[in-house]
Amino acid sequence: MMLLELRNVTKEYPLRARSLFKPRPCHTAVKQINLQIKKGECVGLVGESGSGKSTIAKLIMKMESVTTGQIILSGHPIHERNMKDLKLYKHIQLVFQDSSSSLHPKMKVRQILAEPLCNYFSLENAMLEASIQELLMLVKLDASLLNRYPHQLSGGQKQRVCIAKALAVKPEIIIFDESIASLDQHSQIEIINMLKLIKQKQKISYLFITHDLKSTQKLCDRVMVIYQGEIVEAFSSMDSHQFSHPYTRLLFQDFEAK
Ligand SMILES: Nc1ncnc2c1ncn2[C@@H]1O[C@H](COP(=O)(O)OP(=O)(O)OP(=O)(O)O)[C@@H](O)[C@H]1O
Repeated sequence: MMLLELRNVTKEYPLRARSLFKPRPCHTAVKQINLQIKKGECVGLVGESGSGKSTIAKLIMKMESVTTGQIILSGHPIHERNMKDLKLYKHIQLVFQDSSSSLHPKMKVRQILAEPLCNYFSLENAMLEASIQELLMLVKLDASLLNRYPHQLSGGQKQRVCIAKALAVKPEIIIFDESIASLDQHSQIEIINMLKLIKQKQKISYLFITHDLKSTQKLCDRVMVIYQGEIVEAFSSMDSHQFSHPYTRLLFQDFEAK
């Protein structure tokens, strides 16, 4: 059974009506999306700005409702009423690009990591501390940072805290929405290597959303290309001969030039 499956998912956003007497116009952000993720698999979703990548992340996290189609997690449609958000977030976590807005400015790193551990697992103090230490090790952060506030961390450190916070829940899938795009190239490579190790150790699945084909190369088992709201290509090796869509060829030219 697939871990996560999007079946013919379409999202239309209603636009402001121009006239009371005409039907309300819509903007189709994503159209007939089919996407599958297996346990332990990393799928890359690559596309330009406005192509619909974040909409897909929001639909999977139930931050938006689907217009048509279904999103199925381990056989259960997630947009049904009996799928509570807390239950969904136990299985799927989202790491955003903007780490500053995802970390509470008045909470120290220790509290930030303790919060999901306490919400999802009833841990005694010693176990809580051991779990925090384990998370720090996974994301390669020094324990001395536990007493710092987010504004006292670098961009890369903040992003590692966000990843640790997502891992704390022990989810089956993490969605990374342009999570490393704002970091310098060295930090990006470090985090990608780290994510690769975590994936091997924990058999976790990733949906790695990016506008940059290069960052998918090291991490992803499969890459899907989204263009103007539609998946136009899917491949598992960077063989330019197999690319059929002009946008993928353009992406690849850019990738080779770097
Ligand atoms: N709430 C909304 N109302 C109307 N249109 C929206 C809304 N959210 C997104 N859109 C539109 O849907 C399309 C897809 O947006 P989306 O944010 O998914 O793109 P993206 O690929 O993630 O872009 P970026 O890489 O710039 O974040 C865009 O044309 C956007 O303007």
